[in-house]
Amino acid sequence: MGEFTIRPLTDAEQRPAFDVLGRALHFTGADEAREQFANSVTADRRFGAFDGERVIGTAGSFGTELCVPGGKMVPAAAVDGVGVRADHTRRGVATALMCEQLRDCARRGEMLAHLHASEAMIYGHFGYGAATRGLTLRIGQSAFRPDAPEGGRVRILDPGEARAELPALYARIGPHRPGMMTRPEHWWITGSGRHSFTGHTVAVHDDDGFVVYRPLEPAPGRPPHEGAVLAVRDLHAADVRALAGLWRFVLGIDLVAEVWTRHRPVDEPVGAMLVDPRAAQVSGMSDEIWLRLIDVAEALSARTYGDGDPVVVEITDTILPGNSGRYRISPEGAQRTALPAALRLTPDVLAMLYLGDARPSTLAALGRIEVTDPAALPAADRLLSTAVPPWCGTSF
Ligand SMILES: CC(=O)SCCNC(=O)CCNC(=O)[C@H](O)C(C)(C)COP(=O)(O)OP(=O)(O)OC[C@H]1O[C@@H](n2cnc3c(N)ncnc32)[C@H](O)[C@@H]1OP(=O)(O)O
Repeated sequence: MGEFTIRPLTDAEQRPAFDVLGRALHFTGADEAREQFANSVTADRRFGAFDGERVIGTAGSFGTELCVPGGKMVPAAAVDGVGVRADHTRRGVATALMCEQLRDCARRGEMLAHLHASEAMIYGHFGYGAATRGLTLRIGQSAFRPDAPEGGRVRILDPGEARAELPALYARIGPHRPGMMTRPEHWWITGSGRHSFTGHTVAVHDDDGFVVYRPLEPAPGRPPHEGAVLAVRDLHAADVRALAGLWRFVLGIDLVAEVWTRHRPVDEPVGAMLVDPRAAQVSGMSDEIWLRLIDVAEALSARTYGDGDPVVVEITDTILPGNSGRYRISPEGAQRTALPAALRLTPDVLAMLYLGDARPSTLAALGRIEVTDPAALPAADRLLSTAVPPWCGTSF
């Protein structure tokens, strides 16, 4: 590890830290756009790495609650804005920042941390695992099937109305999948939500769903109304009727050739509502949120489990060593145990299993889990599986 120190940023150090972050993310922009970028970083608990007095790296987080299997909301840290100056990378700066941040979250009593990763090679080093996935869809022209739900009334809000109505609407829709999170007030004011209201159109369905979208830049030389492509950035619905109503609205807007969207749940049903299901092309599937269990004992006992014989798993956590140990998981819950382990895993693998995205037998076959009792694998598959695939659906 090089010569640097890690500590919380003072107010005066926020600006140089944002500059480090902006450069690390190759942000280009005029001063005004740079200011907007700085304000869009939601983190309110920001650490800096310092070479002397100079900021060379930064990482932040904000407090939220995450839905775990069974529906309980648990305290979690949403990690945001990690960046290291290019002349200081691969010297352990991010490692020191992320480890200090994890210890800080543990002191705050947070059970989980989660983030959106710029690259998939980074966060496994700190015990994060890809825990939800999302589809990228391109949806072209097709009528809706006659048996698809009709949906209700959709109305477009102006930015002021959107700011006033959406936070309560999102809260009312509520978390209905493992991985969904609460959006704190400042997410809507200064975070990704703010961008949603400027340059985007916001439409609500009755009082049970909303969509945020904007047109993409037209191809060079083409007028915007010819073959317009809309990008759906945020879409939440309380039930399938509201979901159908919102898709009917967006896909029915005049002059729109295609609708693009990323990070939809892996069981997004829009294609099944169309006369031509292939009009909804899955053009990609990627990791959505990366999860880290900060308090393994609390997190394992917060979620529910399926049927299956009890299984003892052993965790080895070098960054938060208090998590290391054996845990007995059964349909009734999970507790620490002195019984021998059937499966041994690292925190990143535990994170991939925790919300129900990956199956223990799949990861064991790939060599990611050490198996001392093969009979435990089918039981672990049943215990850890969830009725619906996990999904977060919030960018930060
Ligand atoms: C939640 C978010 O904010 S996502 C945004 C993340 N930020 C970015 O992508 C901005 C551009 N990148 C950066 O600023 C930096 O390269 C960071 C933050 C990704 C990594 O910072 P570094 O200080 O170089 O990381 P550090 O030296 O601690 O590396 C830790 C380990 O991760 C590996 N690693 C780090 N970044 C990468 C990467 N991009 N690709 C592959 N491996 C990586 C290192 O090789 C090292 O592995 P080792 O322990 O086996 O030696």
